[in-house]
Amino acid sequence: MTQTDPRRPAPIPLTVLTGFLGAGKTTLLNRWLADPALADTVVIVNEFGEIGLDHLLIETVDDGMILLGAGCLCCTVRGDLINTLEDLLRKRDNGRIGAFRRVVIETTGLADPAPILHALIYHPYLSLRFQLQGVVTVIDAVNGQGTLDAHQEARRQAAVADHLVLTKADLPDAAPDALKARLAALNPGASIHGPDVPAERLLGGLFGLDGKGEDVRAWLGPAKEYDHGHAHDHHHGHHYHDVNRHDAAIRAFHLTSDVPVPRPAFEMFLDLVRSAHGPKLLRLKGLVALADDPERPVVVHGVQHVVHAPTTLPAWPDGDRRSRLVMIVHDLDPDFVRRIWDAFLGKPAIDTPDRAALTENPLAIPGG
Ligand SMILES: Nc1nc2c(ncn2[C@@H]2O[C@H](COP(=O)(O)OP(=O)(O)OP(=O)(O)O)[C@@H](O)[C@H]2O)c(=O)[nH]1
Repeated sequence: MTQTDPRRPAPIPLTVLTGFLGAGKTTLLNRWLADPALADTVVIVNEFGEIGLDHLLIETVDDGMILLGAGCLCCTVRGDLINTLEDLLRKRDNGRIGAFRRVVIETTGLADPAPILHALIYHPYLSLRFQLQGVVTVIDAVNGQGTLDAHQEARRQAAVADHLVLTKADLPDAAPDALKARLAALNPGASIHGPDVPAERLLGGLFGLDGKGEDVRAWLGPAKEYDHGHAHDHHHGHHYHDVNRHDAAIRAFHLTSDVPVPRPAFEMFLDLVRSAHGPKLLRLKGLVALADDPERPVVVHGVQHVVHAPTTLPAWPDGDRRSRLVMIVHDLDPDFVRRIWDAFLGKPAIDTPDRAALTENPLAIPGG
């Protein structure tokens, strides 16, 4: 791709970290950031949702981190991400930031990776300055099969990977063996690892199409032009529009509370949405003040029907002490979830069942 030219700086290694919502990308990234092999790395995190929480949950928040605004990578690749990468190079070249050695882009879980990879391969300037080393795709051994069935973005993320990292095999519902067989068929060229794989085994190399399926060649071939995130295939006049855009049924919203939340109410709320609406609850992330320990917020993660064991932070990460829950749902009305939240918090609203009615007969919940 790039000829060595003594007047031109060596290309900067870049890794794309992808994987469906909640698969474990940030967890892997946090582990990488503690590894000396990752020193001087700029991490670009793309969040989907009205308000982000990832920047509060990634441990090394400093100048090395750039957070794109809400909106997703595949839709903003011509805007945000390209600008961000160009801006990064400008700042580096004029010495406003240190000479970082590597860039890692964590895509949103909903991103089709093709547009960003396409830009990194074909953009006239970025392809000179960055060297796409590889795509690391994280797949969750509990939800992986269902997610591959239901979401084309997830299949594409797996198909373009150089490395597949299988997480959550430690959980009781995990089915890693069948998943591995499916992944090997979907992408015979990728190596499959566990979550504790050392960073240096995943980084390095050079992105290529060898061993990947024919459709990956078609997605990433040069005859595509991405315009506002939507690819148009000039050979066939076929518009990617529909497949490349997020399903309109996917919505992100947030719930907040200014007052600490009683622990039992919070637990019942989580249990109710999880058990009644699991597959529709693509992602839940929360930073919550519980009434019995409001100085130490809990971080809670939900991924479909799995609610992970919450962790307690020693203190609030910043001055904002509101409890915040970010949710990404599929085919579920945010107002319906908001009404349940309000009911559990004891905020009465017209036409809303009270908490007792909800918990005593959860099957009677309307809507959803
Ligand atoms: N038991 C278990 N939990 C895991 C593992 N990997 C990740 N998790 C948990 O899964 C939840 C989601 O992990 P994240 O790393 O935030 O997932 P993500 O892919 O960054 O999520 P999004 O950015 O929302 O798409 C967290 O509660 C993690 O602690 C694993 O290997 N085992």
